[in-house]
Amino acid sequence: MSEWKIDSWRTKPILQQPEYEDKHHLKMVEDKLKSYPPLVFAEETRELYQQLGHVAEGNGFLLQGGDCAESFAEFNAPKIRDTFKVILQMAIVLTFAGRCPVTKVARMAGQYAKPRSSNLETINGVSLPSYRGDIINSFEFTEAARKPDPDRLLEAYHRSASTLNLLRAFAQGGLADLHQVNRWNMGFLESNPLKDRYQDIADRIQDTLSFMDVIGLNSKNTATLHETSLFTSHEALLLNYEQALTRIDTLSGKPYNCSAHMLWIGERTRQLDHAHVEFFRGIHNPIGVKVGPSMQGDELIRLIDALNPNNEAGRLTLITRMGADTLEDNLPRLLRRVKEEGRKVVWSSDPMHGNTKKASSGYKTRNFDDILREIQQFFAAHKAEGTHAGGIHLEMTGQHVTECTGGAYQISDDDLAQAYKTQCDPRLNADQVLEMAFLVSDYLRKSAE
Ligand SMILES: O=C[C@H](O)[C@H](O)COP(=O)(O)O
Ligand SMILES: C=C(OP(=O)(O)O)C(=O)O
Ligand SMILES: [Mn+2]
Repeated sequence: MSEWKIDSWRTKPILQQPEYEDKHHLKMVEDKLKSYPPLVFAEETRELYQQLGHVAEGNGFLLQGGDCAESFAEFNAPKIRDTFKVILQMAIVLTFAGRCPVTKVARMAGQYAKPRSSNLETINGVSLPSYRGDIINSFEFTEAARKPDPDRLLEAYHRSASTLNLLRAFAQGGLADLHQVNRWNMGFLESNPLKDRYQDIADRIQDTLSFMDVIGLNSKNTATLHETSLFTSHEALLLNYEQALTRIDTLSGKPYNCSAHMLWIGERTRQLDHAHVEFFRGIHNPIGVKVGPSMQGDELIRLIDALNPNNEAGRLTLITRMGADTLEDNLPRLLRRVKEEGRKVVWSSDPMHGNTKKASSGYKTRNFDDILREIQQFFAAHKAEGTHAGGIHLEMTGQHVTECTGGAYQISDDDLAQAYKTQCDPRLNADQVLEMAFLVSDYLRKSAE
């Protein structure tokens, strides 16, 4: 294999990239980004690496989630807080009811670039370049808005920095204190049919904390009760942005991508001889790769070996997105092969991207039951093959959106118009996430039996 350099990806074929008109402007932006401070530190990514290493060995569960595409328009504190809270709530349910340590990774603070199935979007006979995420162009359906603008790379950097700043404050400044578990009940929970079940867990945690307090273990002397670790992640689609934020860590002397703790390669850009695999093989963060139903066993082993040549647990998460109808035909054969070849990976389920449909009302949607069915089959396949169902990867939000159908409130195709806010894929709303958490915690507990 040829020598890796920070820009060796530029010699390879690359898909899903914007075509900027003004290359000189783009170069100036890249140079500016190179001079900016990193967003995360290498040491933090090593902590995540270690946690994922435990997950790969069967001891723990990865919860990864957030928007399909973060948006500049919806960039505000309540939105960040509510997504943070919903991730925390889900983690509490999984930890407590599933009896399993949970590693939390948000699709936040940088999830701005989108691969698309079509280069063009057509509305009422007018065709324009597709929206590719706020780091590239704007959602508005006009020719000017859809033009890729290099300055958006800088804008995305600054918004990622502010988001991360608030997430760090929430995680360490007391909002995540377990004693607050009752206060994480957001308004919407009042009418949620699962409120009592969540309340029961919250009460049992409070009881445990009171007991611990009596014996001298409290948030003043036990940091894990007061703070939490929340890591960030995004699809590293725009390699010029990712290159500019990749730095040599002074402790280890190795390159780390400091735009997020964990980065993943999407289903559309994971070709072995292409630019994304080339770039990823040289960075030392924990990384993920999406694995869809067309993946073949030999191809997967070659991909694993390119990305994790030393077979280190925690380095590589395979995020399977098979679709509930085809999972049974495709996942077991891959689990078997990877196990036979002794490769150490975290297996995580993305039950969203293989279950996207067009609703009768015209919206792009996903049904709660399909999502759940994929998760259920994911657990069943792992049980049958003797491998560890290591995580889930969800598109979700803390807001009251109506983007996915079904769930306890039985959102129908006709209800989607009420609050359909996503700029790309449909997300589970806060109620649907909580419901999902209880159902998944049952599978998790059973998978350990
Ligand atoms: O988030 C993933 C992809 O960007 C998204 O599913 C693509 O959607 P499209 O098929 O509407 O382009
Ligand atoms: C683009 C995404 O998924 P995939 O690459 O699996 O289609 C995504 O996670 O938003
Ligand atoms: Mn998506």
